[in-house]
Amino acid sequence: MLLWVQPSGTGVPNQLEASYVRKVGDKLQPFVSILTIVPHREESSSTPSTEDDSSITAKEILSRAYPDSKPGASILVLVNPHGGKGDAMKIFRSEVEPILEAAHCEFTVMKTAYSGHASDIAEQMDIDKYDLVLCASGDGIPHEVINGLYRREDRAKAFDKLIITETPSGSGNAMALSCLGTLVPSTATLEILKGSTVRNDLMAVYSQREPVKLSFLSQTYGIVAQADIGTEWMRWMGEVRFQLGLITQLAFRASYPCTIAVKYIAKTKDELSEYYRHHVNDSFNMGSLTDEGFRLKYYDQFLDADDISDFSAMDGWEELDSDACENMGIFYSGKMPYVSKDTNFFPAALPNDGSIDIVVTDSRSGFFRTLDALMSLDKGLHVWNEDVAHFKVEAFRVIPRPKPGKHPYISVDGENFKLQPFQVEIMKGVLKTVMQGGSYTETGFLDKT
Ligand SMILES: Nc1ncnc2c1ncn2[C@@H]1O[C@H](COP(=O)(O)OP(=O)(O)OP(=O)(O)O)[C@@H](O)[C@H]1O
Repeated sequence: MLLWVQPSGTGVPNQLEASYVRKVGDKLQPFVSILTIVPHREESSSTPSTEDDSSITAKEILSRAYPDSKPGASILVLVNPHGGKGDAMKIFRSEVEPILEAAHCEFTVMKTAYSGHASDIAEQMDIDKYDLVLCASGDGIPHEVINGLYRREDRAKAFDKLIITETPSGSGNAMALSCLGTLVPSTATLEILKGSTVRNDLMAVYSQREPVKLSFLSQTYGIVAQADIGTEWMRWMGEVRFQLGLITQLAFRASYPCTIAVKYIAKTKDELSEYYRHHVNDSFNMGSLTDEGFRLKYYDQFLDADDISDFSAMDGWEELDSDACENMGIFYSGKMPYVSKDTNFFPAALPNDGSIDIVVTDSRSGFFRTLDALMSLDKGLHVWNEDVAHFKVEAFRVIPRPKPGKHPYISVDGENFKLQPFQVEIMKGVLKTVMQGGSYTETGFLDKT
């Protein structure tokens, strides 16, 4: 795949220097070749004969090599040196940087020095200088960048200008998996340079006590949050810690009582498949973002509510069954389909349809039935299991009612969120990112509908 082409600089008019990537093992590596353009007799008048003609030919080839993006993009690279196993910088230097160089991108590399640094950088960065922010990290750094941009006075301009992407180098790389379809950093880099720019919805998460936080991936309360954040101390185990945490929770029939109300977009599984079929090929108008794009519809109602459990004044909202909420096992809401490797948790997710997907399980279903549903997470078939509820909403509120002495976790994009009632609503098409083929990685949801 071609990355760059230019006159060879040898003074020979028909020579071009081309950089391209080729697969070596399971990674992509850049190479350089000198091409000589041999004129066809009938085309000889249009074949370059001077250095200037060669430049025009090179430009023409480049525009065809980048049909959906800008060649030689200007990039701010943020590397989290602590990401994953602590080798994010090594991965960047060996797999990502050589491709950016070969593609003649202009890039500045910054290492994050503390938790929250990427937010500070995004809040203060010169947005005119860059086309793209590349997070050489896990999902934590894009989460911070998005929240840093949101803190800016000129947030609409910043989100309108900058593309936010991830080359997978952390322990959770849902953005790369869902948007670029790969966990190989070099392949992700190529997709970032060549893929289509797509506007993705974000979610605004807030409580009565804390300011708005933006989330691009998920919010979870109950078994999944416990299995993720509650097992941080078992990090040495690697990925197994999450599975072990999940199985332990299921075996003990852990339940997380709460009250939940939602503003439905698709309530039943039939409605959801119909909705998906209808919207899967929708195109999104990439018109300029304005401050209106960040307006929150349900924020004031929540902030001003005397009784947050009273939904009667909330037009079109419905409370979920109170028995099911009393026995809730998993509450998981998300925007992107793949939350981790082989975990196609939200197979009906769409990038910019203005909906949040929700999956809920009931702890009364029993260990084997829930485990059976979770065994098919890789193919996204769990959502069809009769013990699993699956629906789409525009907004929702969760009021945790923890059992005495218990302090369960809430996780937002994989990060701990203080235990408290919270509300989430969609922010349509606010995040500019890159997707392979212009849409999320295939989930197979249509195969079943
Ligand atoms: N220099 C630093 N020291 C400590 N923490 C940092 C530093 N730089 C970034 N961080 C924090 O690390 C968090 C996780 O980053 P990232 O997603 O890149 O890695 P990860 O391995 O996928 O992480 P995790 O699984 O712990 O969420 C970020 O949310 C950020 O707050």
